[in-house]
Amino acid sequence: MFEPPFPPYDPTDKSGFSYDTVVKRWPVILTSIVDQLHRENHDLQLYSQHASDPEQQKASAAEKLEEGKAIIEQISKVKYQMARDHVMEPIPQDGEPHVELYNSELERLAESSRNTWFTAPWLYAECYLYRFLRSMFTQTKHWHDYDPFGHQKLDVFRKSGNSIYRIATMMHELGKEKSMIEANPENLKVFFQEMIQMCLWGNATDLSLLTHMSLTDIERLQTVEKEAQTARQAFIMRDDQEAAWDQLRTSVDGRVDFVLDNSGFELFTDLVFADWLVTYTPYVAKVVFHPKLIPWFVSDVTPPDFKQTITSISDPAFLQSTPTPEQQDHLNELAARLKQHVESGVFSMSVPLDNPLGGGGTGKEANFWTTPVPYWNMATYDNELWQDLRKSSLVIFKGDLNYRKLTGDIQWPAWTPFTEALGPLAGSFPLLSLRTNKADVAVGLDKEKVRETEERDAKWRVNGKFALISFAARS
Ligand SMILES: O=P(O)(O)OC[C@H]1O[C@](O)(CO)[C@@H](O)[C@@H]1O
Repeated sequence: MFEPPFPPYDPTDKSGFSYDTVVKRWPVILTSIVDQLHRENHDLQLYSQHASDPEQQKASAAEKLEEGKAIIEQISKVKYQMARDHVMEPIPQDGEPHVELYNSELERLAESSRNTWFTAPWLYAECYLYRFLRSMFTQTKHWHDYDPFGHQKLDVFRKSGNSIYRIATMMHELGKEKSMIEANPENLKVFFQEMIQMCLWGNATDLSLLTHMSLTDIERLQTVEKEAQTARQAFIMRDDQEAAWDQLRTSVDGRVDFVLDNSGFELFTDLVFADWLVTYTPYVAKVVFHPKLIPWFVSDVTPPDFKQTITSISDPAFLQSTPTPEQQDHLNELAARLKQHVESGVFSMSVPLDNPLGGGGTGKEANFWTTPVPYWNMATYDNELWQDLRKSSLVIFKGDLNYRKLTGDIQWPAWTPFTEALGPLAGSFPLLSLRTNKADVAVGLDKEKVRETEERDAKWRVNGKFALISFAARS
């Protein structure tokens, strides 16, 4: 196992972002699940009392209601224990993966008295939290397939209409220039960089950070116009787009992998980028998307989300905005193309499209992503996945959590080379990480640039306004 030379971030440092998370953000996230469950329970209560419905269904609703109440109690207990820095309990044997892995790490942390909410490494504790939540649902009869963040994900996606229509129109306009774009690799490179920008800033719409967003907030974050993008260039701390492009150009009919992050708008931008890669470049013939099998960090893509995204954009009534007839045509055109890519297998997921939450005994290809394991140990923990990714022409890691796992969420000096922070994963496959900064860890930067940025905005590591585009080649 790789041992980094510095410790991981944890909330014992009260000035760090992880302390803030445990104190403020996790309680908000837990409360939002409880509120959602109360709403569901209210409906179940009404239903179970409705005289004209079949007795058997009413009994089932009453049973579900009781289970719902029990989950609320368990979540409230976690919230209570978290606030008081209690020991984190072992995850029960719930029949889903990684129980041993999480629990043995808890035991190891106990040896150094770091098995409480405020002392455990932040990366471990946060992964544990979502796995522990999953365990509460998976052990029930009626809530097994329930995603407690499902409503939130859909709601924010619905509000992303204006940006989605703009991107659809952009893709339509691009279609008119297809032969001109294809004629010159320099043109392709420019568009590759544009796509990266769109995909990068799509990562700003993250529900685990922005739990209560207005329509205006969402639209501001999702702006795709040239001007907004140019303004954001100044906030890119490291920019390896050229190197990624040079790498991609060495493949013919290759495969690109997206290790996905958030559902909704961000996933839409990933799909658009993937569509561009297979439609416009000779380098990519296939794209594989890697989802999570359980509800994860609020808004991460699960297989049901992936399916739902494709169907939602094909449904003119879904998005909360009023497009012009042309805009609707452009989106229909794009949605049909994405659907076609999925049907023909040009786009696929690493697990079957209708994989249920939790995997239902299948989907082992996605299991690794919901462990707390830093990616430098991928070859040891999931050799099959590692071998599979080695076949890829480019693996794109989306978002902040993937970046934290790539670098182990370690307190590296920010000028540590990216490849050094990747540990033994470096060189395994060509890897591009696109991340808007929402956690303290940052590497691969120039010392002077770090000093300047620190002066410009002391919160550059965590406020989501800055971004890192980092590339590591295959060795
Ligand atoms: O969706 P992303 O970009 O992976 O971000 C996940 C977020 O959750 C966190 O892990 C904190 O809860 C942050 O690192 C980040 O803000």
